[in-house]
Amino acid sequence: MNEPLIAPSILSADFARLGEEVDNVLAAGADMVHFDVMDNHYVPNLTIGPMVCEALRKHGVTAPIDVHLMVKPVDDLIQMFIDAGASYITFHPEASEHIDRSLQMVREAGLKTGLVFNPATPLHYMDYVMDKIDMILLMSVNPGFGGQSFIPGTLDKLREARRKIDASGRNIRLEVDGGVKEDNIGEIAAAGADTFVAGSAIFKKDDYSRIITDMRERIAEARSA
Ligand SMILES: O=C(CO)[C@@H](O)[C@H](O)COP(=O)(O)O
Ligand SMILES: [Fe+2]
Repeated sequence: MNEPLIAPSILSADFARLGEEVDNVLAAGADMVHFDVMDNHYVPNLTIGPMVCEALRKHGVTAPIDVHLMVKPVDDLIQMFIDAGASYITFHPEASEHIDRSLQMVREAGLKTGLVFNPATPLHYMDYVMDKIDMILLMSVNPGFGGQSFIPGTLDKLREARRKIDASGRNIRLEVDGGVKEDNIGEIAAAGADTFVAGSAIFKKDDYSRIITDMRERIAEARSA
């Protein structure tokens, strides 16, 4: 099993102080920055684009930036985020006309790839591209907004995705995104996730270090049970 990674979603950060917020959450022990890109077309919300990613790099952020594209189509923005300093680029397979080509664009630029599955999107989209995927991201809410409740059926889907990854024999991360809190992160880890996105659960707290440490302890307890 891969070491667990905690990826705070900056969607819930204070955008007026974004650089400082990212510095603080990384100093508090976060492993990478989850960067939600919404286009008001694929999802009913509008957020941030490649200029903000580039600005974070210029600000001095060296941690991995995990760009979650909730946009359609995807290829133009993939290229822009490659140029802007992203580390991971994940996209929703139904938003790409040519999934294999979109994955190759990311890989050929030396970045890590990922496919994102909405709660009702079947996992078979991954079947013929396992060799081109570094991460599978399961949405545990419908995409578009932070602060929603975790959809419990995601736990079974995580177990199914974990079986597929293990059966492939490849080192593919399994990330979960939406409604991840300190009181459910243990069962999410037990279901097979190794990469945990949390937005409101971290940024709505005053003490980022305490919540991240608490999450890590609960993941460790679930893994040793
Ligand atoms: O991609 C998304 C929402 O579409 C997420 O990354 C959210 O930003 C997670 O926020 P919380 O549910 O943890 O508050
Ligand atoms: Fe996200």
